[in-house]
Amino acid sequence: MIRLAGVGKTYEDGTVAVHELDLDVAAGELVVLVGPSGCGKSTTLKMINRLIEPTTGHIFIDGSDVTTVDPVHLRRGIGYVIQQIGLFPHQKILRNVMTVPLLYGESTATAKQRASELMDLVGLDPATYGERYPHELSGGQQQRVGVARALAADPPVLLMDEPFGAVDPVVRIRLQEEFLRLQRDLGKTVVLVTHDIDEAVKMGDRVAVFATGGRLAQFGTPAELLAHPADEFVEDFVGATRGLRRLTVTPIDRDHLEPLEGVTTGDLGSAIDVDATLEEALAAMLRDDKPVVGVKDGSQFVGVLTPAGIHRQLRESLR
Ligand SMILES: Nc1ncnc2c1ncn2[C@@H]1O[C@H](COP(=O)(O)OP(=O)(O)OP(=O)(O)O)[C@@H](O)[C@H]1O
Repeated sequence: MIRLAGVGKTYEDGTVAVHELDLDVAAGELVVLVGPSGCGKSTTLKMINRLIEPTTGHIFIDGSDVTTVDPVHLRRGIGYVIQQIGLFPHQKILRNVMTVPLLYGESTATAKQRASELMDLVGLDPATYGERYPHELSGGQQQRVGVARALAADPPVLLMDEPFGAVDPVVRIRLQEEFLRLQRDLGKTVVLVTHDIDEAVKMGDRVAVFATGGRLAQFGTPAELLAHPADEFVEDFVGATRGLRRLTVTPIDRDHLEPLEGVTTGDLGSAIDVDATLEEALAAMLRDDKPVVGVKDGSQFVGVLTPAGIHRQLRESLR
């Protein structure tokens, strides 16, 4: 869907922001670009919609080289969400979201209808919030409006630059979850920039870790990254707590569960689904204060997990 081939950007003052980058993003995939400040993430994102022109290489969307496409036409197929949202302060919220459909020549009635649907989609009741001005909304609500507006033209591609950066950690987690739910239905091809490795691991189907100087240090699934960091830089960046983070991305292995026989009812807490992660298994044990958690496939018990079993499965996932 999106392919970067040998893409580089050297600014006029000689700063190498991005160094010969090869990256591919499949249709419907959410790829996260993560790395320390100044490593070229935003530059990479802006090269995809040609807000910045690369100095080397080529970028293809659906097989066509973006440099051969009229930039205005190109950006119509690409939603863009930024941290500073960029809502028009003197326009009411509904009107802000209507801007895009109106721009594409929709009638006022159709644009209004579409904007209301989009507000509903991102969890804002248009009757309540549509007639407010941006400053009358919380940061998290404004960010949702930003997402609604980016989706207004129904673009197949969505670029998101620190989309949840400006809100407090609790709202941030809620927005991340809401967006993942939305993405499950919409299946957009998304490239998301963050400097937060937890956000990357949580959101990304695959994660590209950038190092200073615009070098791609590793590109893989969150589980691959956490289990097998490509080098010391990635290892440091994913951090000392990567064992804990791995719990969140490692699914239960049903072939390595322990049998239910011999477990006393008093030891057994609530059961979790076999599709859950090891983190959810551990969380259930802590919540119920029980040494064993039952694992179910539908209504059928398929085995149990103990802390030792979780440890074993985590080690197994490293192979
Ligand atoms: N217009 C410019 N002229 C010269 N250098 C620039 C320009 N824009 C960005 N840079 C430099 O290019 C490098 C990459 O910047 P970029 O904004 O892509 O990084 P980033 O990874 O998105 O950083 P952050 O997480 O801090 O936003 C930085 O060293 C930055 O100072």
